[in-house]
Amino acid sequence: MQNNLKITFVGGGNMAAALIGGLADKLTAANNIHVIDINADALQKLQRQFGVTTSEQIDASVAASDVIVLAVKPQQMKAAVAQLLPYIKAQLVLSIAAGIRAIDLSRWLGGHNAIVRTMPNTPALIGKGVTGMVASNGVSKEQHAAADAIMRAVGETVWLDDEKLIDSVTAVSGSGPAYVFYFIEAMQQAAQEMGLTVEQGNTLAISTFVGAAQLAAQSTDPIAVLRERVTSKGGTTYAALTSMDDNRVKQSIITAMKAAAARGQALGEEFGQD
Ligand SMILES: NC(=O)C1=CN([C@@H]2O[C@H](COP(=O)(O)OP(=O)(O)OC[C@H]3O[C@@H](n4cnc5c(N)ncnc54)[C@H](OP(=O)(O)O)[C@@H]3O)[C@@H](O)[C@H]2O)C=CC1
Ligand SMILES: O=C(O)[C@@H]1CCC=N1
Repeated sequence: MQNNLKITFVGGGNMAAALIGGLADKLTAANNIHVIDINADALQKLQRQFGVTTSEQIDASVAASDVIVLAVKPQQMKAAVAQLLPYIKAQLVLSIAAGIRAIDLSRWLGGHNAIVRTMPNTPALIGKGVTGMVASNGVSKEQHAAADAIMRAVGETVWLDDEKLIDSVTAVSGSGPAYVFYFIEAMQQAAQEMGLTVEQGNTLAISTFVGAAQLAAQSTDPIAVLRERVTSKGGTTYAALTSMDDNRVKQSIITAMKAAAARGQALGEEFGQD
């Protein structure tokens, strides 16, 4: 275990659970992690699974934390943060919410500016996450290191200089696992339509993704070269990729990701207002 950081999570849903799984009794003792959530069932599950402490309401325990992780939905953020205000001192506030800007969090927190905005993703559940992060100017060197250690406990980190790029990160890697699952679902369906069993289709589709992703990660060649190596002239892959190009699949993916980034920005505008 690296240190005795005291971390309070506000919101104990899907993403918080993924992060706590990587932190509890690894980066810090499980009983240094406190989770506040309005949902008693969610709290009970986290308590049982990870040994963290919990409460249904924001209370003075927040004041004793080194780090407060904001892990509620963007539309729930303003109300959750308002309750924190009396307990804010010098803690690092680390937000994982899509869209909500540091300037709005700071305003709701009475001008507090030790804020790190992050965008993790659900492979954090198995320690394979990747998180884009950006620090506001009140974050100390120690807090910067603590934020990095927290997110590294569940995968890789990528630091940004410009907060605006967090919406791009959201579109690439935050939402990204859903695109991959969508593609796998399409491959599974096609496998069945072409006569394979559900089990055969699942194994073939998922193993292809895992293998291709690992090959891409380990290769020094550009991804386009890896693709070309699969694509024999006049062969089957060429037929598939030509069909994809004819149907503008690549352009559709790019358009979809730009829609995700635009939604991130819109969430900030919609739920960041006073
Ligand atoms: N899911 C993902 O893949 C990713 C999500 N994120 C971000 O993470 C954040 C959380 O997402 P996710 O975990 O999926 O959402 P969840 O809905 O699973 O978790 C949020 C939890 O917070 C609870 N809650 C609501 N209001 C309060 C409050 N005032 N005080 C304490 N708890 C409260 C909710 O209760 P109730 O359900 O009763 O409302 C819920 O249990 C979002 O801002 C999202 O943008 C970032 C990256 C990836
Ligand atoms: O869909 C969402 O809004 C959140 C943010 C990134 C992934 N899930």
